[in-house]
Amino acid sequence: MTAPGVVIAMPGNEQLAEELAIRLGLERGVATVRRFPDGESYVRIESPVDGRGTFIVCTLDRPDDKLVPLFLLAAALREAGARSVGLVAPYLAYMRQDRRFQPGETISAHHVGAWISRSVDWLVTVDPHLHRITDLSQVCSVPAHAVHAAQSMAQWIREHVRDPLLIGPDEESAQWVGAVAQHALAPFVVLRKTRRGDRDVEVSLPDVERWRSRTPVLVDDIVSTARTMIETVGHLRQAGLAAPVCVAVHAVFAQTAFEDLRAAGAGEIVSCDTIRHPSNRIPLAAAIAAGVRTLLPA
Ligand SMILES: O=P(O)(O)OC[C@H]1O[C@@H](O)[C@H](O)[C@@H]1O
Repeated sequence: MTAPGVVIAMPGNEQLAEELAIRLGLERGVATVRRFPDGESYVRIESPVDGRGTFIVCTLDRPDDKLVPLFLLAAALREAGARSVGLVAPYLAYMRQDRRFQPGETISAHHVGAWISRSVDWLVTVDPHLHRITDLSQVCSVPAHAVHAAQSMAQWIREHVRDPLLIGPDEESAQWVGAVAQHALAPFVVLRKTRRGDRDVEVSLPDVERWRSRTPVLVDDIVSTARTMIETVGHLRQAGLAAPVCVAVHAVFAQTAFEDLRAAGAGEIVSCDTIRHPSNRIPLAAAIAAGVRTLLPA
C-alpha cells in the first residue's frame, strides 16, 4: 500500500493545512521555517517524505517575505525524496502587474509564475487576479487550477443580506460580481473606475435610483489599499443608499485599509479566508480540497 501524501504548512497556514489533510486523508508533515539573525531563511523538513506525494500550503499575501522560504522548502522536499511537490496558495500574489504599464517596468506576473513553476509540480489557487492575462496557463507552465469563490460568496450573501443589489466597482470586477450575482439570484451593476496611482482612484456611479430599496453589496476580488471600495462607498452614500456591505475574495488590507474602509461608511466588511483577517466569514477549505483532488497525483 502506498503511504498517504504529506501536507506541509508554511507558518500561518496551519489551519488550512489541517483541514485539507483531514478532507483528503493525508498526513501533516512537520517543517521548521525560520529566519537566521541576518534575515536569511532557514528551512528543514522533519517528516519522512521519501517516495511520497507532498504539497505545501502557503498563501502569498506579503509575498516577498514568503517566496524565498517557500522555494527553499520545495527544494528541501525534493532533496528528501518527495515524489512530487505541489503548492496550495489561496492568494496568488503579483497577478495585478500583468502588463508593462510604464516603459521600463516588467510583467511581474510572468516572472513569479515562472519561479513557482520551476519549484513545484502543480499549483492550486483561488480566483487569481486574471485580467489582461486570462488564464493561469499563461503564467504557470505546471498544471494549475483556479478555485472559484463565487458560489460560497453568493451563499453568504443569500443568508445574510436582504434584497441585495450587487455592485462591481470597476470593469475588472465584472467577472467576479457577475458570477456571484448569478449564484445569489440577485441583480448587479458594474461601475467605471479610473486609477491614477496606487492610492488614487475615481469611480463613476450610474443611476441607482431604481435600486434604492435594495441593500448595496460591493463585490471585488481584492481589497488592498481599499481606495476602490472607499471611493465607491462614498458615491453610494452620497446617492442616499444604505451603508454597503463589502465582500471580497482576498483580504489583503494594506496598512490601515480596513479601518479606513470602516471609517468611510462601509457596512459589514466580509472576506473569504484565503488570507487570515478579522473580516474572514466565508470558509473555502472544502472548495480548495476539491481543487487539490483534481491535481494530486494518485
Ligand atoms: O483599490 P485597492 O484596494 O488598492 O485595490 C484593489 C482593486 O484593484 C484591482 O486590481 C482589484 O481588482 C480591486 O478592484
